[in-house]
Amino acid sequence: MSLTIQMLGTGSAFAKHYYNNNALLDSGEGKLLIDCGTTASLALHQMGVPLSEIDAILITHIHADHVGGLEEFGFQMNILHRRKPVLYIAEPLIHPLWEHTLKGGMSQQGMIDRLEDVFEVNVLTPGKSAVLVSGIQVELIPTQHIPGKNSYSLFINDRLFYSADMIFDPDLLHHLVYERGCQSILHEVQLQGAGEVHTTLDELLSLPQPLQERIHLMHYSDDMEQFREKAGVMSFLEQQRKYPLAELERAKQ
Ligand SMILES: Nc1ccn([C@@H]2O[C@@H]3COP(=O)(O)O[C@H]3[C@H]2O)c(=O)n1
Ligand SMILES: [Zn+2]
Ligand SMILES: [Zn+2]
Repeated sequence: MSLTIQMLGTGSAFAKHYYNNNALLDSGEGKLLIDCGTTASLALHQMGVPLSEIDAILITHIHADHVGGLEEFGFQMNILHRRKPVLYIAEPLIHPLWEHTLKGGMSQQGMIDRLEDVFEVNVLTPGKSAVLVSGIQVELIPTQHIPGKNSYSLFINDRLFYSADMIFDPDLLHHLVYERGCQSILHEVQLQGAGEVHTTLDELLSLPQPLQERIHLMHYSDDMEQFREKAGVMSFLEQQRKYPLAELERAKQ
């Protein structure tokens, strides 16, 4: 079975109409959750996917719309299912995730003192591809988001680029498509204003047409419908719709 991608949500951090921009990848042999924001468990519930069916979680960076649901996920799995969820994470994110995000809610004297006490932590090395669940191979690519904050975009199965929150990086997109065989790009977008920590629609519209044809937009604000025409050949991903990878790749033809 081929890979499918289903966004739990496609919203920006402040969106109310759309859930947090998190994704469920399903190879048919295993399920990988990309980011676990504040709205993740509600979205999964609506999608009919029990937390216990998820084989592993991968975190791109530390913002609530990407990690705010980890406390509930961790507690539910440890308390209700008696096992630690598998967590893939770049080493520089471990300390801030525990010390600055999860420790306040999850620590328990003598029982839970570290991230490893509630999650099965697997460290990923940027630039090195690894099979995270059967049929899903991921390479972390460091990309710029907030000064001083590590953030990692993803190159999946050597053909799909999944942007973390990131500022515009046209050279990376060009490199992935023309030198690494990238077929489709799921890219975050900021529809209005200056892209100080995100990539704007105007910036993506400055890319050559063959690159734009590969792009599917996500992480957008509630006024997305007003921008369909402006986005041209770039399409907006729909939250909770299941996309076979082949369908995302067909869009460019
Ligand atoms: N320097 C910053 C920091 C944060 N933000 C907003 O806060 C959100 C945090 O989650 P996000 O999805 O990265 O989007 C960020 C910006 O909307 C921002 O606009 N500028
Ligand atoms: Zn975000
Ligand atoms: Zn962010």
